[in-house]
Amino acid sequence: MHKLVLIRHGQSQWNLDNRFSGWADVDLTAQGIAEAQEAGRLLQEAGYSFDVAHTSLLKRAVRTLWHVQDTMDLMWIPVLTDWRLNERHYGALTGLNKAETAAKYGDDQVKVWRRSYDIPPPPLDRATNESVHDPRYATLDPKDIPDTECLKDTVARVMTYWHELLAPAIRTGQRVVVAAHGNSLRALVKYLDGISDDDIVELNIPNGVPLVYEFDAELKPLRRYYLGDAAAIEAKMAAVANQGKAK
Ligand SMILES: O=C(O)[C@@H](CO)OP(=O)(O)O
Repeated sequence: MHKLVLIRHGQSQWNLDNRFSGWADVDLTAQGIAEAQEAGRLLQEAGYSFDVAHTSLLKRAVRTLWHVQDTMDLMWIPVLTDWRLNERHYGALTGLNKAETAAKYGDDQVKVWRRSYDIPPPPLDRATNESVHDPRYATLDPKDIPDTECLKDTVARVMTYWHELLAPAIRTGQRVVVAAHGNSLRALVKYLDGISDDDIVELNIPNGVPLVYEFDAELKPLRRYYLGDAAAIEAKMAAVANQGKAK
């Protein structure tokens, strides 16, 4: 049986400040580092090991992976970084406080921007989109650098990564770990589990908790489950859902 482990990064500074992050390159908090280390500890305790790791170009995911690798004594395995695993681009909402945005536009509108499948947040002006000049995206065709993204856009790019790199590696028996983001992982989970456009709205991924997939030989998911305390994980998922409410 094939397995895949997905981990959303630990708490970032803008998760703590309740700000939309998207492609902004914010770092982990002390709690985020502790969550990443705990994810590594849980994986090791459950007997996991990895042959290869994949992460985004954003330091909150990269650093989460580093702590997982360090805790598991796996600093030596190959790591691939790719923009296609980045967080969904939050457009003109990037940097805004989520509760303040909900107070201004309403909880329902913010939920549409955060969780709908095909409605993107308002776009950044191209002229103010710093990613266009960021050296980490220099190899991209400028038309592939988004000014905003809905989940559907994120699914499209994550799927190319799944088909080109993740699925072939898993099929050949490699043990793969992916450290990424709330919405790039929602995109992957939507695809793997065949979740409908309506139902994906209610899916929230907790920070720093290993999510294990078990697949058959055709990479059809047989089971998915989080490692760790079920009540604590439920509470974390509810906290993510509530970040977009005016309070
Ligand atoms: O701000 C973001 O980029 C994401 C993940 O932290 O937030 P949300 O859960 O609101 O989609």
